[in-house]
Amino acid sequence: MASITTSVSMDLATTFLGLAKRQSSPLSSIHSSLFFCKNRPKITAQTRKLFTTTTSANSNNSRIVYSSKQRNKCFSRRFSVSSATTSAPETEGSDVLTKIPPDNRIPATIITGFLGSGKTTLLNHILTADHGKRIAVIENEYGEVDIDGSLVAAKAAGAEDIIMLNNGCLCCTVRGDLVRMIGELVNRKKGTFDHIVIETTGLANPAPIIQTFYAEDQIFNDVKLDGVVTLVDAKYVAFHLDEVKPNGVVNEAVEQIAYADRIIVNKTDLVREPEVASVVERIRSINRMAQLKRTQYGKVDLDYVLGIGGFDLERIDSAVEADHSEEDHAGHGHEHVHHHDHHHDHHHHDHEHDHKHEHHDHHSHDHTHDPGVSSVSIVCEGTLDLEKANMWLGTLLLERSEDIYRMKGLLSVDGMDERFVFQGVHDIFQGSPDRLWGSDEPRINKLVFIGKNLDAEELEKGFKTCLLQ
Ligand SMILES: Nc1nc2c(ncn2[C@@H]2O[C@H](COP(=O)(O)OP(=O)(O)OP(=O)(O)O)[C@@H](O)[C@H]2O)c(=O)[nH]1
Repeated sequence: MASITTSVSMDLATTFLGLAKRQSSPLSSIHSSLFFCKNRPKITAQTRKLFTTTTSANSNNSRIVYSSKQRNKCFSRRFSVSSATTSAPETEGSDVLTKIPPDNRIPATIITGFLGSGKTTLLNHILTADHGKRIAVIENEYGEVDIDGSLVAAKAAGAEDIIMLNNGCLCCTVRGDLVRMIGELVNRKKGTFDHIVIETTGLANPAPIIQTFYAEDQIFNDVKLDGVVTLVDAKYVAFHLDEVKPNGVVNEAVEQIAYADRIIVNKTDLVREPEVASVVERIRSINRMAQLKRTQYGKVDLDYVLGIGGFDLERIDSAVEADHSEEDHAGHGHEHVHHHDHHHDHHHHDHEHDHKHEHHDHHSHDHTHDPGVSSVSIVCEGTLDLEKANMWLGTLLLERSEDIYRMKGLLSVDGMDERFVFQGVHDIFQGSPDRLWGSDEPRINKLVFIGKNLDAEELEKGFKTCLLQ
């Protein structure tokens, strides 16, 4: 039995490293600068869009109406009914669109999605595409070690305006940091970028992040939330949606889908069509309003993710609320697909939205992440014995791949002049040689594991046995 395990493990690990050698990482082939792109197009005011319905919303759907001068008034409206016709001033016989001052605030896009769903891949696609926008990036990594920072194209290209938030999750501990960073971007660099893209951690509940854009004067006056883009891993999303959470703990995968303006069902190459169809149906049972596209490696038209034109908080609140109430009613883990009628059952009663306001605030301050999910970082100097590392990783993944949601690392491998970069999502890996180690650069290994019931000591001990003595 032991020998079978060993050989399978070796195969697995060899596949991993073999893959790494055969195909260079898409990330490593990206060279262009993310922050400044040429041919900047004129940014047109988005105000008009505040008065149009999205393609998936019906004509009764309410919109948030605001302008920078109306900030307080409009903020208080976010949980009340404000349909285009009733909320706009002096509607009779006039073109209401001309009455609203242009909204010149900087648009911000939140990219979210469960661990490993392809957020960084999409980000790199955005940053390297020819859209003419100059984009500032705020990247939030769950864990103490900055791996994504090493992977994002711009960093490699020497751009300096990727801001890392590594000391916690945006939706919990570092919301203040987000506010401060956006403030700094706006104050110090205004005019040097046209769009902000924020990549959340894979475990973020987007609700409080979204709320920040409305609740913080400092942000609201200068920055508008353009939209929430949620990446969905076609292969694993069902698994995460089904996860039973302890009482009071949100299922982030559900939340991320519920809060999306745009959903990207990514990694369709890893599943067959009927599975994709079932994933789409499942997503639709949570959020029937977001536009949805299927793709691979985050390849979507940039118009689909940038310039969405406003975030409809009221719509999203309803989607989540409907989902929660259904769970409460039906119990967790009970397989069911209901089609919530999100289009029609909300936004028509002020008192209902007041209630949602309470729910939302409470939710954002008191929620906890699933206590069983944690992040383990390993940082240590040394050089890996390739064979031992293969064996260790192979065995680990054979035994624990279901629990290990994400794994990322920068390794120093014996006989390799380059840094070896790898990523894993459950049992799927990707790795490749990265840039050369500097001549006097310390060869430091960095690994982050995110998953369930991780034993930090055991992982570290296992990893260290792979180092050359
Ligand atoms: N097969 C396949 N792999 C993909 C696709 N999109 C992304 N990947 C790979 O999946 C892995 C994870 O992608 P990332 O973009 O880092 O995912 P992420 O959501 O940023 O991950 P976290 O930051 O850990 O939450 C990488 O190895 C990607 O190259 C896809 O469409 N198909």
